[in-house]
Amino acid sequence: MRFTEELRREADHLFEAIFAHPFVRGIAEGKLGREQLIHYVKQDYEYLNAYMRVYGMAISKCADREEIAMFHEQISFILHSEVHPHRNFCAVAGVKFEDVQGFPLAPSADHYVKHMLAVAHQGSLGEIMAALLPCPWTYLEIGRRLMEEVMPDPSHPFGEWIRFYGGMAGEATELMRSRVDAWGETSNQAERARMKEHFIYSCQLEYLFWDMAFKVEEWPVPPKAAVV
Ligand SMILES: Cc1ncc(C[n+]2csc(CCO)c2C)c(N)n1
Repeated sequence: MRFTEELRREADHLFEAIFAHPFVRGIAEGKLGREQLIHYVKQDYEYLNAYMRVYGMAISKCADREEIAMFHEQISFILHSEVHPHRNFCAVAGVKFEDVQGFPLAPSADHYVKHMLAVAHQGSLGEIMAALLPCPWTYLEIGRRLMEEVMPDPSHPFGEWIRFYGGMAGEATELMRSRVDAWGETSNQAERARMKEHFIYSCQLEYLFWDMAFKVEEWPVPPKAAVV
């Protein structure tokens, strides 16, 4: 069995919980509140900035140009393509994409970002890729499921979001999967155990990210006292 197949099986309950999450169901049913959509984009914009930084840290650990090229292409994908699903949410919410950028991270989004940065700082290239993999993989499976469930209704408000992740994220997932498989094959048991731990933790944080957006989660006490 492929190492990533083993990871996917171990995380199956987390994938299922994500598919059933009310925010994901809200995308399927075309029913999400304006505040929820705006909060998601605000948080995801900053999350993707951190994700690209982690790719940069991964590049510093690459052994050859082929590996560097993979991360370079992924950074380019985030910069130039992953703006489309964000623009879809903004259009439905009636806000400009430019107006939802530069906001501070909510607790759960910050937790996810700090997890990726900690693994990037301390871990091997294989550990970093294992921590990053749930991100394209969960979105790909969400997209594929929603393509089957609600497409091809051309009037669906989140059609662009669904088509984007149901199709485009496939390549990124397979590329990263094959790298994680190869790394797992040449690693010892302790390294594979660390990779599994990071993968599962990122799956838990993917769930938490949806939950943060659905609940419009904020810090219970803001960093600065309100001026009266
Ligand atoms: C919280 C969160 N998780 C996953 C994605 C999806 N995603 C992020 S980067 C990328 C491409 C990987 O190189 C994909 C598919 C997201 N937008 N936000």
